[in-house]
Amino acid sequence: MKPTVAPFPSSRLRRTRQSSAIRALVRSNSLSVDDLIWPVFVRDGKDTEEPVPSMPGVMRRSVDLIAKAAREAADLGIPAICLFPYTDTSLKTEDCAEAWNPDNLCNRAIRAIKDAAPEIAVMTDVALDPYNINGHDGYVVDGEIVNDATVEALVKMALTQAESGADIIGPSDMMDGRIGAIRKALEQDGHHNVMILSYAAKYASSFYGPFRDAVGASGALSGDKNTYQMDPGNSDEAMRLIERDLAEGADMVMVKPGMPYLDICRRAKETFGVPTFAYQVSGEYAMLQAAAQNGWLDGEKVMLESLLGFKRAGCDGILTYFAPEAARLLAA
Ligand SMILES: NCC(=O)CCC(=O)O
Repeated sequence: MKPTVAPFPSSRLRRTRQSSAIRALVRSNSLSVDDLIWPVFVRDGKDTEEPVPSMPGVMRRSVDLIAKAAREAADLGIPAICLFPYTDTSLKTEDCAEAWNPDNLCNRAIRAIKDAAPEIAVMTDVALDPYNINGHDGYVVDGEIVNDATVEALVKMALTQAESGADIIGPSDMMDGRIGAIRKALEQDGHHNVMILSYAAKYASSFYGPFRDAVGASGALSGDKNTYQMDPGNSDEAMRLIERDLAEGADMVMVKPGMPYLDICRRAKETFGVPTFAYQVSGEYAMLQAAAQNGWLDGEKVMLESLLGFKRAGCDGILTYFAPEAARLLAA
């Protein structure tokens, strides 16, 4: 619909910008705590937390402290928390068996959160990289990331997460056919209500660097992820991937990274009209924090403005390391 604009001075578009009250009244998009998913890093030990140097303000926490953090997040009204394990190098193998160990860090954290904060939704990550000696999201055979054998491993991983109590499974691996395989296995095992939030349009991005430090995958990774993650130049391909994942049984879809890919968020929402999320990834977080720490940007203001941008682009929610800080500011 094309808005009608009367000729000046009948029309003065500044009229609706004249006061805070009127601006609030006519604002089309807003950010609320309901829009936030908080990604957190889990490590071993007890009552232990350590900062991630390239992500100021972000911690790796032991399972007991993750449960405490989840309780605090729930009290702030944050609807979901997403777990990423920092796996000890001694547990990384070529067969990635730790990924489906019912007692691995992630599965223990799910159970601890469910005890401490049953009302918060727990989302998990499905990809082999935290457990893979090669640092890749899939099995590496003769230098190639093999698809179908990886999907079988991902299914085992997703099932142990669902059995541990995960509400939302987040396959981030970008293998072909994994959504259908995971959905079928979840149905067969009676996990009818477990949701899949597919990382459908995940780009091979250089904005993931600090995350790889946070989960201890930077040193392990040999080569790059360009044969499975998307080429940053592509947009139509993102629509094909989203359509394919929805057809295979995804309940919600994600675009990742966020800020450099807002065009994809908008296209995804307009094309499919399904719950659409963006991941404001570690590099986006790090650059805003670095500029704020240098006094070059107002940290709180750019954080809220960047998150509102996702809403304007059509997203229903955002995975962001800023979640608790944003929730506190929104409540103030
Ligand atoms: N599968 C999860 C990620 O790759 C996160 C990336 C980031 O925050 O940089």
